[in-house]
Amino acid sequence: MQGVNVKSEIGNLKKVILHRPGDELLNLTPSTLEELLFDDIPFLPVAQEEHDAFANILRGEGVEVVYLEDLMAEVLDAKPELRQQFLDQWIYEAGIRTDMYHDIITDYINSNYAGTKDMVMKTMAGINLQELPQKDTHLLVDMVSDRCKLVCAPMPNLYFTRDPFAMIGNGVSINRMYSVTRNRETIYGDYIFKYHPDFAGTPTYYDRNDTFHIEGGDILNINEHVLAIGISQRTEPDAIDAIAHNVFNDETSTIDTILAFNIPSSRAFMHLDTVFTQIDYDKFTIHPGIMGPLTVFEITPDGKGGTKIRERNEDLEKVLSEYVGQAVKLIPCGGGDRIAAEREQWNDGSNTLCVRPGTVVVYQRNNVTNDVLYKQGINCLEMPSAELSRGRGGPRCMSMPAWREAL
Ligand SMILES: NC(=[NH2+])NCCC[C@H](N)C(=O)O
Repeated sequence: MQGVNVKSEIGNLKKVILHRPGDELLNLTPSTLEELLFDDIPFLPVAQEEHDAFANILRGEGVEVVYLEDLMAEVLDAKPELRQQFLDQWIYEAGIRTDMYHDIITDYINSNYAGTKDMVMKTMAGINLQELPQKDTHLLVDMVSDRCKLVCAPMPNLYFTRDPFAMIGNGVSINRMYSVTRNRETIYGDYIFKYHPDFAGTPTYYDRNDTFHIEGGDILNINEHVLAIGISQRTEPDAIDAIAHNVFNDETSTIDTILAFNIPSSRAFMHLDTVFTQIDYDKFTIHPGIMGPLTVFEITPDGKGGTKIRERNEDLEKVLSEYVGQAVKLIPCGGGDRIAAEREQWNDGSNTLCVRPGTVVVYQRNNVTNDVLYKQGINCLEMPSAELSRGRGGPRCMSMPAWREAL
């Protein structure tokens, strides 16, 4: 499979990119949780077991699972000249501006993490000041600084591979993230889409150096003609304008309509995929808080290289039915029970990963929502989720499909 092919949310899933959580989770501390976008500290060995169970469920369904860290290591193994360039960029983007620290960190990594994959994993995990050789520098900052501070911050959200880049049909958007903590995550995708033999040459619709924020959790492929993007806490309208322009002007793209859903800008609604996720030809799971009229902007090409925009104010059900091409059923998280809905929404009850129409991976802990899905005839593949859920993302957030078969 060369390149990417994702023209729906439900077509038979053939290939997916995951990241197995690693030592970056060990660098979460109570005082950094908020900044690192976690609500609690997962227990790493169990988080890894759960993640392996997720990968095995997908393999059992005939999906090829590839890991972000392996793709990145393959890039650097094939082109060793990129290793130092990557390290320099990573160190710079970690906020290191002095030559002295740049050199200390480079030496430390090169002598302790010579293997490419080890090095890649280390850049994800972060570096604590204590790990570095203690130099007698006579710099005041070294004498007074807190010995346990992180010199290079960890990237604990990397296991949410949905967000730093996102497939749009046969192309990709390399995103600029909303938060400081997530912005370095996109370096890996940038290298992979520039240099990995399986992905290089993929049309790119957004660049990590572009000005406005956009995250993959807001990008949903409805079908080969229609793309939905959330205007949210994480995604600015200007980024959607830019994507619309680039997608419409790419002759290889079949997308002729972009729907921008204006969703509340809050952490509970974080991304469009926390609000609704497609699970079958005619079924979506939804956040119960989104019922009622919603502002949706329909963006289409104006025929002169620009775009035209039509604003609509309608129920989600009506809008989705129209673009999906048949009556759709919205299944609220937690069924009708308010407390269950709130509890399970908190653990991403409506954030499922569709493997093929009507078959979805779900968190086992959302048993009320899962029962509702079973009653609707949906085949739920339940994965353990006690620890992974602490990062506030479900099976959709933890996966980036690279290939889906046509419906
Ligand atoms: N596509 C998603 N809903 N991703 C969830 C990401 C969760 C992550 N802790 C963040 O705040 O960024």
